[in-house]
Amino acid sequence: MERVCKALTIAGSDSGGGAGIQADLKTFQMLEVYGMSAITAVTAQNTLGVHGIYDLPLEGIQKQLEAVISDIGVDAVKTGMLSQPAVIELVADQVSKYRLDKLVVDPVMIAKGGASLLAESAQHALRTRLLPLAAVVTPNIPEAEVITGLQVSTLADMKEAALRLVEQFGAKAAVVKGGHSQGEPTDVLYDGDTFHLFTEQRYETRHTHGTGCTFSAVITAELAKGARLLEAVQTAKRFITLAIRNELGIGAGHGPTNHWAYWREGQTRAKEQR
Ligand SMILES: Nc1ncnc2c1ncn2[C@@H]1O[C@H](COP(=O)(O)OP(=O)(O)OP(=O)(O)O)[C@@H](O)[C@H]1O
Ligand SMILES: Cc1ncc(COP(=O)(O)O)c(N)n1
Repeated sequence: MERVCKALTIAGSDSGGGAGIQADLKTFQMLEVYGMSAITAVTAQNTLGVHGIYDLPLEGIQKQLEAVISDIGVDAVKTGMLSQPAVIELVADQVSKYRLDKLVVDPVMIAKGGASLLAESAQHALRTRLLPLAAVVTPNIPEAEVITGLQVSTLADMKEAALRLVEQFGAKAAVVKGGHSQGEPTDVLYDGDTFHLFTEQRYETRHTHGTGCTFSAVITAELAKGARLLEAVQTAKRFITLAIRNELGIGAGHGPTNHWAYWREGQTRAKEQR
C-alpha cells in the first residue's frame, strides 16, 4: 500500500469555495495529500463578499482537533481564519500538546472585500502564542505590517519584516507575500539564515480570492510529503501563479483561483514525454 501523507487545516469555511477550508482541501487533494479540517467559523460568503460569520463553540473546535489527531494523525498542519483570541489559545495548546512541528501559520486578518476575519483583540495571542510555534508564517503585506508594526512598501521593507517575524516573534521562517505590492509580485522567504526571492509576472485579474490560503496550503501539503521549506515555497509559487493565470471566471466579484491548473500542467507534461 502506498504511504499516505496527511495534512490538517484549521480555518474558516468559505461557502463560495474559493478560500478557507475549501481552498485548502482542494489544494491538498491536487497535490495528492489526504486533507482533514477543523472548522473554526462558518462564513456565508461568495465572490462579492462575506455576508455572515458564525463562530463555532470552542468545544466543537477542540473535539474536531482531538478526533483527527488521535486517530488519523497529521504530518503537517496549517492555520487560516482563527477569528477569536480563545481559538488561538486552543490551537496553540493543541499544537504544543501533540508536538505538531510542521505548523504553517497563515495569519488571515481581513478578507478581500474588507470583512474582518480576526478580532483585533486576537492579535496579541497571534504574536505571542502562535508565531513561536510556527515552522513558517505567511503574511501578506498588510498582515506583516500589523504584526511587526513596520510600514512595508519596498522589497527592503519586506525583507526587514520577514527578518523580524523570525528574530523578534520566534517563527522559524517567514514568507512575506507580495500580492499587495505594485508591479511584479515578489514573495520574500527568510529561513532564519538566508533570504530567497520568488518573482513571477503579475496577472491583471479580479479572480484572486483565496490566493493566500491556496499558497499556504501548498506549503503545508509539500511539508507533509517531506519537502524542504525552500522547495515547498517554490512549488507554492508555481501552483498559485498557474491558479491565477488560468482563471475560471466564476462569480460577479473577486472569483476563486483555479485549483486544478497546476495538476493539469503536470498531466500535459507527462503526456508530452510519453
Ligand atoms: N495578480 C497576481 N498575479 C500573480 N501573482 C499574484 C497576484 N496576486 C497575488 N499573487 C501571488 O499570490 C500569492 C498570494 O499573495 P497575496 O499577497 O495575494 O496573499 P493574500 O493577500 O494573503 O491572499 P488572500 O487574502 O486573497 O487569500 C503570492 O505568491 C503572490 O505573489
Ligand atoms: C473563511 C475565509 N478564510 C480566508 C479568507 C481570506 O481570503 P481573501 O483575502 O481572498 O478573501 C476568506 N475570505 N475566508
